[in-house]
Amino acid sequence: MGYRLLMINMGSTSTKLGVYEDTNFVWQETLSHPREVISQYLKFMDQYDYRMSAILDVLKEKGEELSTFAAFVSRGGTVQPVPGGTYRITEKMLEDSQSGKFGDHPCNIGGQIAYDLGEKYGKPAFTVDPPVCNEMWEEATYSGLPEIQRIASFQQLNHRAIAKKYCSEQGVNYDEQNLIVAHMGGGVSVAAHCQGKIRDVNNALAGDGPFALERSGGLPVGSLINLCYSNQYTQEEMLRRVNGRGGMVAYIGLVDGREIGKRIDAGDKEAEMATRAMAYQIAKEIGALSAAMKGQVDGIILTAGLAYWTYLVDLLKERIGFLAPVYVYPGENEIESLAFGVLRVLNGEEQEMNYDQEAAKEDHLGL
Ligand SMILES: Nc1ncnc2c1ncn2[C@@H]1O[C@H](COP(=O)(O)OP(=O)(O)O)[C@@H](O)[C@H]1O
Ligand SMILES: CCCC(=O)OP(=O)(O)O
Repeated sequence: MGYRLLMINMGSTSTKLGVYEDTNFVWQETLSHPREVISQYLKFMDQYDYRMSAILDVLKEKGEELSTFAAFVSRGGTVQPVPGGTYRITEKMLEDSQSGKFGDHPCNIGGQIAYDLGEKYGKPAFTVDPPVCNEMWEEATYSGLPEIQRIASFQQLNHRAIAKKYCSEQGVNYDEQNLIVAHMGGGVSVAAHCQGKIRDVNNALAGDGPFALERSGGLPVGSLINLCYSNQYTQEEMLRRVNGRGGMVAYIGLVDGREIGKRIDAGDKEAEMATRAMAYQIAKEIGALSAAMKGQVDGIILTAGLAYWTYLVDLLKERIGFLAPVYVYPGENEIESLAFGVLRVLNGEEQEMNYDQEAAKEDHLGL
């Protein structure tokens, strides 16, 4: 028997689970978490017990015996900027991901769960292409204040997987292409992939870039500072407001693209205007990156859950179609990318990355 792997992919609105045996897909399941449940928790890590028991219930239903897994694999977490690759989850990695310095996201719960299951069953826990990468152009790391550095904290795993899938389908080499990839899920990130490196991207977790289903994106700074000091919100509540309770949900109380689409079809003008505004901001971000790339854009790729939504995709195409050909890759390839990344290491085809060493080289802890 080959390597049986359990993959855990925690998104802001869902937990996706998958099992592979070697490169063979066994099953995948998506648990959509009701907004009423998720919004009870102020801190993401407070969802640990809720998400763990949801995972254990599914595994029980599927008749999975946890001791049969060769490794537990999770997307995430929000660690120090390090090169891409397959990393063993270490205590240092968990500590950094839960420090909040590099972004806060439910995938940090996934890393902790994978690690805890690994400890319990005596198996390693891994992650692949963590969300924080260190390939930004130097100019792109400037924020405008020396004490604030821009970092790339985003859906790196799916960005790379979809960009490489596109390249393989087009018969071109990822390392020779200049692409703009817009990942549009619970959060939105728009990145410049230039010859195999991600050179600029909005921080999808920290009030940067376009607004998304449940994130505020970039805000007018003066007004934001005033709101922070208005005594309306605690620091924790403000952080959750920009990442978790901002964007579409703050405007119209909805985070499900399908539901928003139905409201628009039923004539809801507020839902329509908020969607048009989100599309406007995503298009503007794509335009900004095309200037950063000096107009040398081979293709624009729209991906993740919202790329299924033709209404949104059409709004985007109307504004960005003149820049470069637009390709739509709905959904994401994260479970498979996690499995294949770990298999390359277990089969000895690729060297396992050492997070503690890479993080020490980068040393972004002073951020
Ligand atoms: N056919 C569709 N039309 C509109 N929105 C969709 C469709 N399919 C999925 N979505 C939306 O995509 C979002 C989830 O995207 P996903 O990439 O899975 O995000 P996350 O990993 O952050 O949960 C949800 O809001 C969901 O409603
Ligand atoms: C840490 C991953 C970045 C992210 O925002 O992912 P989701 O959009 O899946 O929530």
